[in-house]
Amino acid sequence: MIDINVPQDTWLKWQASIDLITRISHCVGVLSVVDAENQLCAKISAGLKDEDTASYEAISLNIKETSERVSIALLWPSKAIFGELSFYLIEQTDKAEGPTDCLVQTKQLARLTADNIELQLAELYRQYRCQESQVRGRVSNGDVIDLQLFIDSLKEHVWMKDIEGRYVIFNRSVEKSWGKTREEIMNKTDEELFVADLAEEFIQADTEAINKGEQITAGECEGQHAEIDRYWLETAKVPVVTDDGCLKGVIGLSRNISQHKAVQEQLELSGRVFENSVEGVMITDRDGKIIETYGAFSEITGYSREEVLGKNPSMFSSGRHDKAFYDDLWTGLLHKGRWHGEIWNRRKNGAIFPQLVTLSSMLGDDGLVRYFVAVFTDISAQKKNEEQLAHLAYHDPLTNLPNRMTLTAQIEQELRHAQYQGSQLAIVFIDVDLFKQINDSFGHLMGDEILVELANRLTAQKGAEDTLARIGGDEFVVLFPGGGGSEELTLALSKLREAFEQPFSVGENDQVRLTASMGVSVYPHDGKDGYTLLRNADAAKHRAKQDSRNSYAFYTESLTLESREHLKLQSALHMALEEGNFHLVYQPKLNFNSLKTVGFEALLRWRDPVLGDISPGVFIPIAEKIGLINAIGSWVLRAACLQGVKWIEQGKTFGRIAVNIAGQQIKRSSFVEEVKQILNETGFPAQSLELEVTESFMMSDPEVAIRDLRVLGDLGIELSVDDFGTGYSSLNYLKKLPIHKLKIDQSFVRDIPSDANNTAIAKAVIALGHALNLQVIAEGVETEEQADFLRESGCDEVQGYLYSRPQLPEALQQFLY
Ligand SMILES: Nc1nc2c(ncn2[C@@H]2O[C@H](COP(=O)(O)O[C@H]3[C@@H](O)[C@H](n4cnc5c(=O)[nH]c(N)nc54)O[C@@H]3COP(=O)(O)O)[C@@H](O)[C@H]2O)c(=O)[nH]1
Repeated sequence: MIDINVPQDTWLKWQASIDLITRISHCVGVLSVVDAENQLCAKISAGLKDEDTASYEAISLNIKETSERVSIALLWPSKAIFGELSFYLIEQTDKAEGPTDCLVQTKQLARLTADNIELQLAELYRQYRCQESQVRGRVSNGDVIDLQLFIDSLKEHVWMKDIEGRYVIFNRSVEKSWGKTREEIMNKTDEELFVADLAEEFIQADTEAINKGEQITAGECEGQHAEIDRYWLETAKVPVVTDDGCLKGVIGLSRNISQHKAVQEQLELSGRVFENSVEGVMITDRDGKIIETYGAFSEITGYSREEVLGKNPSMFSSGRHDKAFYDDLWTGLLHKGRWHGEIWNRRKNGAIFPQLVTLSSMLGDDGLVRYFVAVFTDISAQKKNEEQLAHLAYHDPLTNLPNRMTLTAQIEQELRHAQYQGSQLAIVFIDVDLFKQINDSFGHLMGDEILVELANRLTAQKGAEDTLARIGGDEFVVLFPGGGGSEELTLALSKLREAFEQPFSVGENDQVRLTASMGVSVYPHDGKDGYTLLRNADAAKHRAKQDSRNSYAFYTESLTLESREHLKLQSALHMALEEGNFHLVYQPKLNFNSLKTVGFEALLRWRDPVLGDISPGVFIPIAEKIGLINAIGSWVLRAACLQGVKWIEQGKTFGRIAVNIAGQQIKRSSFVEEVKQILNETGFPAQSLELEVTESFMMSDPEVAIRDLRVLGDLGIELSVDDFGTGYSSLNYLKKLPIHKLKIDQSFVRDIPSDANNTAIAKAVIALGHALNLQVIAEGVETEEQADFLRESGCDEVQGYLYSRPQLPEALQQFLY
């Protein structure tokens, strides 16, 4: 496009001419010019009814469907296109001339106008060139350099064709490249020099440059050279126009772009390789902005190329890696130019997945980073396979339990812990009795099903910290970290044996009952390493099998006996409630000064028909462990209330009856309701009840204690802190607790007044209680000396053998009024 301004008055003149024609010929006239994008757009229009839409497209679209059209191209003198003059005939029914006459007339007028416009364009062009040469000046004759010499010095191909398309000027490079002599090229046209297709291509490009009136870049073409196989040329073509606007020909300048082309081809090749790659490829600029993606990028990430261009790769971050990980990555990338490793990233759908990534930095000629290239593969499937393989390596495929290898590693780890902690650890070897018969009778498939069911049952019976492994056909091992006490182990063993209580289904209709023999070894007594402990547990199991099946044995014989005693106790305790083997005794609590009865503590007694009397100090902790304490505690509370009601009915005054409440009981959310219910059912007044709650429970969860005890206190029940001084009380919580009494633990009373520590503690408890506005009672008082000291120290109440042992109600008449 020639960039010469058409003055306003010239436009007006043209407008007037076009207006005139539209009136004479009853047509619409449009003068369109070529804009910067080489598109025609309307500059002048006339004869339109509605001129609002004065764009070329709007006008021509509106009228060309129905109109005859006259169009003449308007050219600059150099033959570059200036625009187009068009007239669209409007049908006139009342006119004498037919449409053909009108068209002829319009054509003549249009031609005249177009010639006139082109004359003015030529003048404008001349003026422009004149001005331009004035401004730029010209090389003086004396400075003229031989043109041929000048162009021969260039490596590029330089040539000029005249207006007929003949080569009139060209340099040596052209001759060399075309493999022709000067004479062979001079004054020849493209048709004469090249094959038809190529010549046609060259001529078309010339025409384009002429029409545009400016330099164009003609398409690349493959050159020929005697010494070089193949090379690429890019030709710039520019029309040569004299000052008065006459076209003199076309100049061409071809440069070798083989190197550029090679790079481009390389890039295209890489692109195609990347594109078809099963790996994802992402290229960012040095600021981390994504500039290209290739290959399986979208398949892997779920994002399309367009969605990520311009974004930062942090958009894929899974949040699984910490700062140190990325620091390491960047250090590798910036210092070594490469980082290779696994990264967890996030897909578009939010799922995170592992990638194996190679990151490389690409440097520019200046040695600075220009791009970062990430080539990655999705290794989710590989990871899953690895995990499955690892799982298979460490687990029994049938039951999915840890296998021997995992068990051994686990034992070693727990042993280190036990050594460090100075704690015990137990291993229980379980062997299903007569399992071979199951396989022989029902087949191995059924045998497998039973083993899976057994594995599930054993898993349900073991603790969360314990490890259950299957180490052979019908052999299982349980590792109890921290376990080792015979009592604890007995409990654990009886839980494991519960797994065998229910029969196992065999097929749809049959059932079998299984038993197992178990052997126990305990660290450190029965072995210091995993191998020895396992071997000794196995040996113990063999002994259990020999004794009788469905039995267990400890590697250390005495532990077996001890454990069996525990087991007996546990079994008997289970029966005690049902068989009515519990009863309560009551120990009076007296006012220290007046020695009048202020209440009685209800204390549980268990008399087993076979085992005899068993102390609550022994069976209460077992009841807590085997979960019987709640049922027993409810029984005690109900029995004490019933006794109180009996005394009330007998008209006896007894103060309050105090009942011991175990931590586990009160921790249940239903405890408060249960107390209310028992009071309701028995008719025992809340004001006559006292609950003794241990200090350790109150401080284990003081918030809950405050909440629950407040409800009980509000009912009128008195609350005392039992065993005070044995735990760690927070004074902050103590003052918030709705308690009435502190009970000095008998361990502090025992050596009073000889033991300076105990006397100090007793005194401190009394002072603390009084400071908190609480009553203080001393228990376990056996001697006058103890009584005197405590009384003198200000203790409010007393309880102990000195006054009365815990006794049956009938024996307590002297303490009832
Ligand atoms: N949760 C429940 N715990 C209960 C219940 N009944 C008893 N217990 C707790 O069992 C522990 C042992 O109790 P026990 O053998 O009954 O001993 C109590 C008294 O007999 C004993 N005592 C009383 N006076 C003296 C004495 O002068 N000397 C002496 N050596 N012992 C004496 O002290 C025990 C009272 O304990 P305490 O509860 O701390 O007041 C014991 O911890 C009971 O709490 C029950 O029903 N539920």
